[in-house]
Amino acid sequence: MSAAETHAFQTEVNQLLKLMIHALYSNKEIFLRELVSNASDALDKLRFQAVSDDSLNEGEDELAISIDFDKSARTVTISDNGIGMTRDEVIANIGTIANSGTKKFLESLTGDQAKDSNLIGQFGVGFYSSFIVADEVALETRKAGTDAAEGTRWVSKGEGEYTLETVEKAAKGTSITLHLKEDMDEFLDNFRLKNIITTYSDHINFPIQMKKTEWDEEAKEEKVTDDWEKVNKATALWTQPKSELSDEDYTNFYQTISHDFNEPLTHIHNKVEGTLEYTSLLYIPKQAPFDLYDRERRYGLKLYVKRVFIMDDAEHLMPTYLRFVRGVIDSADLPLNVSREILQSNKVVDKIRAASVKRVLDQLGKMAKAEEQDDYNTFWDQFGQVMKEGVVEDFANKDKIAALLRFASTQDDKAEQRISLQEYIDRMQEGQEAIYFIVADTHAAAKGSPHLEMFRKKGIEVLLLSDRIDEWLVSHLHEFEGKQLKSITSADLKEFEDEAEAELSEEDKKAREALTEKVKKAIEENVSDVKITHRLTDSPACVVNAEGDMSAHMARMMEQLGQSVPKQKPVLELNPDHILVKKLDAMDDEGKVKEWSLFLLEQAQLAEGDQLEEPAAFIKRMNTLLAEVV
Ligand SMILES: Nc1ncnc2c1ncn2[C@@H]1O[C@H](COP(=O)(O)OP(=O)(O)OP(=O)(O)O)[C@@H](O)[C@H]1O
Repeated sequence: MSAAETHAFQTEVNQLLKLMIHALYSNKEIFLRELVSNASDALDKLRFQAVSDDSLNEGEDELAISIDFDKSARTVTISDNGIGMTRDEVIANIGTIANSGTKKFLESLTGDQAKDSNLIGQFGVGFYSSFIVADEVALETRKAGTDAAEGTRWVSKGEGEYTLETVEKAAKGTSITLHLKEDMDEFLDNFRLKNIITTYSDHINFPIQMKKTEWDEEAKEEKVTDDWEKVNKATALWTQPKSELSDEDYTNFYQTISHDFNEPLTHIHNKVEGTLEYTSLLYIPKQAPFDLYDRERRYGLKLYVKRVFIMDDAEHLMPTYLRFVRGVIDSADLPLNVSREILQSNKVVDKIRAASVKRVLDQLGKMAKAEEQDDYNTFWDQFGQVMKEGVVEDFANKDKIAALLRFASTQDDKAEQRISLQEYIDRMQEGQEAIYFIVADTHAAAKGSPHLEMFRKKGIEVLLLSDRIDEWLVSHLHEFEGKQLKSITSADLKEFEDEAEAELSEEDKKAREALTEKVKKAIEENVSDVKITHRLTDSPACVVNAEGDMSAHMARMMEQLGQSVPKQKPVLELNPDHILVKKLDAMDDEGKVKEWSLFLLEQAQLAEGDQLEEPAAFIKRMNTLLAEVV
């Protein structure tokens, strides 16, 4: 045994501990679920590694988790005979936050108790949850396959520091002793602890054992004996027939594997037999995790082979856009020593993956068609943006995913995305060939765009797109059910041009040509063309991107990402019926024509959400103009 060394916690750990103790107080029994889940992971790891190196078992056959308590010492102890940790691993895993996801989590905290409690619910709190109920925690561990003298003892009161010492530990694995806080006596009770286990950890794949109790006639109370008994079902939940599982069973299992406090939105449980043999239990969460957009996030599916845990986060089993799906896949066809490399190019894995994706999409399709839309709306609000990635990422399922998309639209002008492409098509006007949309930085900018004026007047519905990913989406989704998707800000809206043109006399056409020529000459340097518009009814002018140019919205996004975008000159479209344009038409003075034209161009750019190069010059022009009318 060596002298104890004192180490300081990372600042973030202190922060996390404080927050957790307050935020999770009302849910304090989850500490047991978290510690049992860690113990089960440690047993899984040992079983997996022992497949290729039997000596790691150290002669023990049964892998189990034990839970014990001592009323007089006021402690609860959770032990496992799993993989254990070396001293360095203890330092790396307990007391530091190595995981970048955790750091992001801490950064995303707002300081608002209510909001943060909600956030912490989506985040695996793991080992630190011990400090909700304990004012001192002692962890003893020894890595499987190492010498009995190489055990490590870690002790902390959860207040800034912990001590470490090398100890003798005969049994491999980890044992965690919680010294309960004053008001936590409820956990010094056999019945209470058993109850928590059956609630949260019944289907953990390993036996959880506790000491039997016996009625003591003399003392007139239950006495704890020295015999152990198994208190959980210890059957992998996914191997049970659906008919024997309740919604509660499914929910508890979900909470155990996902560390999510919420119920899942839905689950999909399938046993496949035939050329391939596997079981999949997939869950769609109700709430997006805080790190949904973090490329380094860890969660995903757990891969088992014949009930032996192989690996977490099996990203090969789900495409990136379905990264929010949680659950288990248990295959009978993969070798036990399967590695990530093998998974990458394995036919069995490819087939399981394709079938699992289909199941998730079909289930979403069912939810989307259900009479009650609440579940699908919840899903869409949480995961709609990542589903849009699927249109680009998963070519084989593009049409299926497109059918699941939901958009805001001029139908009701609301920001909620509730309109499907099919619904849009069903409502299309007679003779309407395309699905019209506009992309803008915000919903308000989309809804208020002058480009919508003509569409609103004609009663043609337009989809209002304002998610960051939308520009990318529509550059990959060109049609749905044979209908082209068309931006109303693109130069090419010939169908309306012809209609408007046909109504004009030759004289009118000539007069319009003269006007556009005049303006074009005046502001040649700023525009690529000037046209008479058929899009506007109330505004004097709008800008559209020249054919072949990227949209102004896309250009802005790329600039924000630090990419250099070649300067694009827009096409200026004028509304000849507007009073300001009429005035411009009547003007002869070249300097004045230039000022008015620039003014119209700049206000059209502002309406698009563009930044002006010279805002001060714009204000000056506007003031000159105002001075003329007052
Ligand atoms: N009983 C145990 N046996 C072996 N290692 C353990 C045990 N408990 C914890 N660990 C190690 O400590 C690490 C940190 O545990 P902690 O519970 O804080 O987070 P986690 O389990 O990784 O995350 P989460 O709980 O969110 O899944 C684990 O990843 C594991 O490596």
